Amino acid sequence: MAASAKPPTASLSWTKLLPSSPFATALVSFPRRKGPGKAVFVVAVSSGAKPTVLVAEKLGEAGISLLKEFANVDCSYNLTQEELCTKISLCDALIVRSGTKVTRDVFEASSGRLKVVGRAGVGIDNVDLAAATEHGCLVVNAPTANTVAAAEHGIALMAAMARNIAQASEAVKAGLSLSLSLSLSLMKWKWQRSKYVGVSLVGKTLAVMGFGKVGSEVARRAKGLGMHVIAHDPYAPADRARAIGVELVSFDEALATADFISLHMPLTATTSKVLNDETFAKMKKGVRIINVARGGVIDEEALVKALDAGIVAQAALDVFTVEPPPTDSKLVKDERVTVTPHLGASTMEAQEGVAIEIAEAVVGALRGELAATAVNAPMVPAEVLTELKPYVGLAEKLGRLAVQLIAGGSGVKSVKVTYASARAPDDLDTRLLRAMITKGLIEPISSVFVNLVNADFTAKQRGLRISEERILLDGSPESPLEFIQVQIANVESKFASAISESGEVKVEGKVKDGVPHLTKVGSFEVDVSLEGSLILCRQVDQPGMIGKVGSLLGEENVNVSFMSVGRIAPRKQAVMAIGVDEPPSKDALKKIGEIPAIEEFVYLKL
Ligand SMILES: NC(=O)C1=CN([C@@H]2O[C@H](COP(=O)(O)OP(=O)(O)OC[C@H]3O[C@@H](n4cnc5c(N)ncnc54)[C@H](O)[C@@H]3O)[C@@H](O)[C@H]2O)C=CC1
Ligand SMILES: O=C(O)C(=O)COP(=O)(O)O
Repeated sequence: MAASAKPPTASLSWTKLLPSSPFATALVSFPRRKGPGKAVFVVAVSSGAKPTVLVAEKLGEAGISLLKEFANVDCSYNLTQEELCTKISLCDALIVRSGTKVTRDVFEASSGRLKVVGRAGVGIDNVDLAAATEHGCLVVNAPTANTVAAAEHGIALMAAMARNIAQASEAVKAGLSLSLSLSLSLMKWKWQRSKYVGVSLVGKTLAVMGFGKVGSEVARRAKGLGMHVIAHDPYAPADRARAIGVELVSFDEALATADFISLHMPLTATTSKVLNDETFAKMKKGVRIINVARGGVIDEEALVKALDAGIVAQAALDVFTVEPPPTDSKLVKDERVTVTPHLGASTMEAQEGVAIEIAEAVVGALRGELAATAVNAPMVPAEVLTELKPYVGLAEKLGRLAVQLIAGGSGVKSVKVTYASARAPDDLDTRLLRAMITKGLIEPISSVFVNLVNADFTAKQRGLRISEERILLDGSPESPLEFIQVQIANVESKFASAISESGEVKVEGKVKDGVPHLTKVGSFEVDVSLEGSLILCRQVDQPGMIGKVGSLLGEENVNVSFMSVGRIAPRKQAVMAIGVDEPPSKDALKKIGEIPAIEEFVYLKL
């Protein structure tokens, strides 16, 4: 974190992958900061202006301090939805726990400024991920720091429920206060030793539903208590379960055999109300339920019925469909139900860990790194990213060039990208390149910001089909790519020479000495570095053309950075590609067009 507050020693922009914001004036890339799992990305940061992070729920001090090194931190708790929507338009990042609903309205109200939502915990069911993705907003979570706390809470609830700890404690305390208020010793009425006889855990079967991080820690601890542990998780590898002596079973088998059922799956469309009238009916009579996952995985009305029917003997719940639950909640009132107010992650240690984990992820994202805990964007490891960096620039520029070559009204629908590489296909991650080509294709013709988070969504929304193809080259796979080709089918071009023999607008480029170059336009070979802007001219190949165009641009004070001519055959047609540092005036472009041998030309912004 040391360098975070200082203006970064940045190399100049090679791209931007997160949306711009009002404070963004320069684009910079940063060197890799941390070990595996952290990737160097790029984000817009101005020299001087600090981003603003809204912390909407209580976060550990260590996390706040980390955030303050890099950003202005606004800790505003208990905001109403309206207040959150009002504040968010002034914030670049938002940090929440489970108590804040980050709805579509929040993303809309941010008007594109919000770049990252940090969930200081695991469950992201309170964040509208689809809306975040559509708005190009990265969502990160802190998936590991509270695992043990949640598992310990699950075990604590199970033991407390089995031995009626909460109920007995409440009764003894009630006896005490009644005695005090009546000045009588009523303690013996509340010293109900026989009422609170519990059940033992040893030898009982515990079904862990959801054998992920928390579930497997619960299983490990339950085995230590002498329980027989089974688990149900359609996606968990059997060998991981076997390694801790847990048998993976079907959902129905878990229900039918368990004495205790502990829920540890995320709340999703498939897990919503997974315990319901029908599934309670399949359980062993007298089963005990523990829920430290999400309230929504249980149909709470069905649980009340199952308690009344004697199917469920007891339940211990940390989470509820609505939090806090309504005051008339039958479930909460039921003596057989032990409740805690969503305390699973609430240990000093876990909160400290979660706060640091999320602060690092949010700062990292704001600085341009993509955190390992990104929930709605592909994770590209740092090594891959470093290697792909020049190709990322090439990809975006080829997309920009291709779309600018299209004649107005053509409508881009189908784009084919070809990657030529000596690398085996599974050794070349093209998600980043595809996202950047999409960015290049869309940004010049719309007001939408495209980044790694929303590229695929934006393409789909615009009906843009991007297909990818690999050409496997012979030779040493030293560099990841030999060339990238972008072809747009079924369009007309404002520069006819950009149409290939097969009828598509085609541009091709490669990276030379770390710099992206355009190497082909239509069927013409060229070689021009993709910096500044570009003029493409088709002319009759004859002596003096380079000089004519060059001196014309010189007279207009336009600096030529690169020039290259590709021709079909001597004295036939040729395409001249001219890189220019400054945009030429309309007049200069008109004069180029008036040179008699020039048949067509186009000016393209990179
Ligand atoms: N009460 C609290 O304060 C806390 C609650 N949690 C909640 O605990 C849950 C689990 O967290 P982690 O273990 O960290 O997540 P995880 O992602 O490591 O594990 C979830 C597991 O559920 C499995 N799963 C998904 N669908 C399933 C289904 N239909 N049936 C059975 N298993 C299914 C997944 O394959 C995965 O193995 C989350 O909902 C999280 O929000 C986590 C921490 C604290
Ligand atoms: O991490 C989770 O999924 C939790 O449920 C913890 O929630 P909290 O951060 O304590 O509101």
